[in-house]
Amino acid sequence: MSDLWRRCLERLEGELNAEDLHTWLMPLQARDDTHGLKLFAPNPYTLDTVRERYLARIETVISQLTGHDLTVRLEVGSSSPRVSPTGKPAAAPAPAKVEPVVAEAPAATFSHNLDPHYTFETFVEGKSNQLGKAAAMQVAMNPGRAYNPLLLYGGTGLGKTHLMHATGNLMRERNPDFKVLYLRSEQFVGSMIEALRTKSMDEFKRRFRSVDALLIDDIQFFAGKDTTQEEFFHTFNALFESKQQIILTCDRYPKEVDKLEPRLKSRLGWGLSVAIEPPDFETRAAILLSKAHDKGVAVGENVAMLLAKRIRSNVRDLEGALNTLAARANFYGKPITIDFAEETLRDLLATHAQAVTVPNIQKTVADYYQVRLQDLLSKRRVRSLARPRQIAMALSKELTEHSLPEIGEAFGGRDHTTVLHACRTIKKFCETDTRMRQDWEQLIRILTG
Ligand SMILES: Nc1ncnc2c1ncn2[C@@H]1O[C@H](COP(=O)(O)OP(=O)(O)OP(=O)(O)O)[C@@H](O)[C@H]1O
Repeated sequence: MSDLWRRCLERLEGELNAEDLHTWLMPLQARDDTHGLKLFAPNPYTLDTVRERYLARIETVISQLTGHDLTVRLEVGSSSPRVSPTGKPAAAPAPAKVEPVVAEAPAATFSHNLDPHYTFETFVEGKSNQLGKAAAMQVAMNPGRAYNPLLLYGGTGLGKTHLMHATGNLMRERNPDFKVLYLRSEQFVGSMIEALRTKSMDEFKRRFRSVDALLIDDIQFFAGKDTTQEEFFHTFNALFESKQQIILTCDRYPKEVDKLEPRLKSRLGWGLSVAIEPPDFETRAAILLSKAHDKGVAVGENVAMLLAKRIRSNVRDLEGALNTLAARANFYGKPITIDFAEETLRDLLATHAQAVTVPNIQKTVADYYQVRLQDLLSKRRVRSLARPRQIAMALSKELTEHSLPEIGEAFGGRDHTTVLHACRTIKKFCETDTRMRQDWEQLIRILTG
């Protein structure tokens, strides 16, 4: 094995989880060359993933280990280093100048991969995620029996992964022998490709079917990957039939994911699918306060409310803002006051505010419903225009600081009572009509994402 690569792997072992290391880095073969290190990936998919996710880190580690800025090059293939003693390519087989590494993927070991910080205790409940949390707890109490599969779906950064880990953690807390396997779907795909390459599909199947609960995150990633879907379908059936729990997340309702096989979509509907919606203002503020408390950061309610009001996109962004504030406050030794927060996050808050102007809302809604902007702002009352217009008005009230008369003015000089009526109508609709609620949430995501 290239000594350099071995030392690099040893270093990365301490940073990456075992699953990632085994899936992406162990299958690489390495060869030192005159310019640095050459890594050979078994297939283009592994190559892309390594390049995207790990290359920068590998380069840093290699520079630290050697004290030079060495280039790390990636290629698909294997390191059969037919090099002559001069280092030039040789026509005939010759002794390798640098011994190649042939890192066969080791037999996969069982690893829970659960993040111990993601628990139900650290999950803040609100209207947007109440149902998801209740279902997840039910599943943790009665794995394989309450809802199988449990599918949590919704936009990015809304807590699906958190809930999934919380479920796994609670299962393990109630029964430490319970085998819970958590994987992102790319890891499932990567493991499968690796198993195909090393002709160890039996081991792959055994591994996934021997768990008590299989948790797979972001299954929209399976779209268009037919072999993966086929394999996942069989894994699903095997687990389902023997009442092993399956928990999945998806960034949208799976029926809406293109290029997902119909039979798989139908299986996903056998259990319970729950939407995780973007949290409302109060929940956002409560999440912030809870995160601040967990991190030991002193943040007052007024600051939490400022961030919750201005950052609506998702919880991850909210948490990112809190982390920035905490780091700056720590660096300058200052308390986190409203002024400090406004000043520190000026650019970030401006970015979030930028998208949300009334003209932007009008254009986004017109595009979404495929109506012309001038028709949306006109006096025409046909239903195909009236409803989108009301939504655009209600969104303007929800997402901007403008008053009702100002919004009325921006919609072709309408009275403020018309805007008020629109807000009430849309609110009522959202409570009773799933389609309308989905449109509403989707538009908020587009505008604030
Ligand atoms: N209700 C909540 N209470 C506490 N923390 C939350 C809540 N919702 C989200 N978070 C936090 O927000 C961050 C992002 O959540 P998570 O990774 O679970 O999102 P996700 O929905 O899985 O997104 P993606 O689809 O992009 O993977 C995490 O740190 C999580 O702890």
